[in-house]
Amino acid sequence: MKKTPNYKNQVRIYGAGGHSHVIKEVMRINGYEILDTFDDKPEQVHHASKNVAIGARENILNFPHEGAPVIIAVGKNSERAEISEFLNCNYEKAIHQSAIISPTSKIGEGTVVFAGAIIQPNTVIGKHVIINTGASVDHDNIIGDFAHISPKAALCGHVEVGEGSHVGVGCVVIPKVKIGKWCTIGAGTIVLKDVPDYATVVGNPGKIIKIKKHD
Ligand SMILES: CC(=O)SCCNC(=O)CCNC(=O)[C@H](O)C(C)(C)COP(=O)(O)OP(=O)(O)OC[C@H]1O[C@@H](n2cnc3c(N)ncnc32)[C@H](O)[C@@H]1OP(=O)(O)O
Repeated sequence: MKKTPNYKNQVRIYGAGGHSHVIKEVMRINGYEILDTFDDKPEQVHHASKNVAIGARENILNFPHEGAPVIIAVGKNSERAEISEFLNCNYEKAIHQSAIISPTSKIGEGTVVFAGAIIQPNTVIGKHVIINTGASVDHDNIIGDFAHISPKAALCGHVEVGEGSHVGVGCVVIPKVKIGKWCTIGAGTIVLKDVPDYATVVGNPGKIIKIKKHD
């Protein structure tokens, strides 16, 4: 679907939890008007969210797929992936003005990069990824779609993170390590070796505690 020029600097936010408030703040700083906020799960809506409309999950035919671009503002990686399957919208990115992003890096549609994050040269970041507050993603990284690099995580050069994987707050990943898809790397983990798909790794040095497909 082609983006129409009518929606310049306008965005819609899909998700009304705490994560969506961070995204909205980035977009407002960047001069965007938030036209609508949607959520499928009223019980999870943040107390500060106002005027939240019902999402597309139970309302697929009536949902306004066409219109201003959308950011899927849901923290759970598997839910962002699922929502992107049933939405037929254009997507916007949210890049905080304090993020330092190499001009030779690439960032996919729907991805958000929060305050103080750093993305170094020749790194490729997929679609609907979260590069959270103060995360450091160094040169020649490949970050898969729907991944989440949490606050203050540090990925060295030539690191790969597979689709849907979550690298927890404050993790360290040494150079050339490959983390598979839909992995969970616990808070503060030091990753010294490659991680297979669907693994949960915790500790220093990081050890696998389970291998399980996400729900
Ligand atoms: C802005 C934001 O908020 S962004 C959000 C970022 N969020 C995060 O970084 C959270 C990351 N989550 C974690 O670290 C969690 O502890 C998880 C996901 C690893 C827990 O995974 P689970 O499979 O549920 O593990 P569970 O809680 O059952 O713990 C299993 C064992 O691992 C240990 N463990 C769990 N997490 C960690 C960790 N981060 N480091 C070391 N050990 C850990 C537990 O103590 C437990 O040990 P035991 O068997 O000796 O008692």
